[in-house]
Amino acid sequence: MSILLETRGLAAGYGALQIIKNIDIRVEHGSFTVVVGPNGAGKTTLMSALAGVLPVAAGEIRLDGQVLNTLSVSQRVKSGLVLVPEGRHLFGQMTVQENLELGGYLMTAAQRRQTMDEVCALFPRLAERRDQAAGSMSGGEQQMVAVGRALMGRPRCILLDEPALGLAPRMVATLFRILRQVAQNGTGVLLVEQNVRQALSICDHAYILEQGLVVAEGSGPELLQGERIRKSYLGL
Ligand SMILES: Nc1ncnc2c1ncn2[C@@H]1O[C@H](COP(=O)(O)OP(=O)(O)OP(=O)(O)O)[C@@H](O)[C@H]1O
Repeated sequence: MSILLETRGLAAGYGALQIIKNIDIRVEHGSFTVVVGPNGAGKTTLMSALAGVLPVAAGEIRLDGQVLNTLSVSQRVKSGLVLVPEGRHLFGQMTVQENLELGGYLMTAAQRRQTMDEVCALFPRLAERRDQAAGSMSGGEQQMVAVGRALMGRPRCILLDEPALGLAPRMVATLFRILRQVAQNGTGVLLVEQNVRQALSICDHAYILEQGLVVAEGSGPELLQGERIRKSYLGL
């Protein structure tokens, strides 16, 4: 597989406070990659730097070889890198369909219809509830709208910041299965997550982030069997 998203020596933080340091991660084309780590490890900071919400203090971010460092959030979206931030940020009074359409506002009507059909095929529940106000959907369904809306822009790579927060385990499993399908369909997926067991069980590759540094990486099964994860994250 070839590299879709890559960071080299990435550092970022808030003013003089550097939170993530010297991060090297890669998301390959068609891969479902996960970053796990405890509260405060710097997961959201990493996602914010990748999406352009926070400036890069050092290092490089590349998407398909193109350096993104100086691009704004919207320029990165146009380049194909889109973030689903923590919290759902939906327009609650608008219908599911209207929320999804917002994600494809740059497309022609015909492209938007086709992409909507593809997104609805991934999320049958959204197809059934197209005309329902987004704010009246369950937490898990709203998260699916947020992911579906990001996919409406046909990104090359989708970044997700703890989308499973507050969802029941079955809903988390459904969401992760769909993300796996998204990756198989050709959109790179980078997920930051605290559901360590579930995330590592389904991903292709994972990184462990602690105190702003990548302290381990490997396939999901490798990390699940490793001492660090078993002791510190699974309590085994
Ligand atoms: N706007 C900010 N200004 C200053 N420090 C911040 C800011 N946002 C986050 N931090 C600090 O950066 C560190 C990493 O936070 P971050 O939100 O990236 O961690 P996280 O791994 O996403 O944690 P969680 O899993 O709890 O969401 C924390 O110590 C936090 O207090």
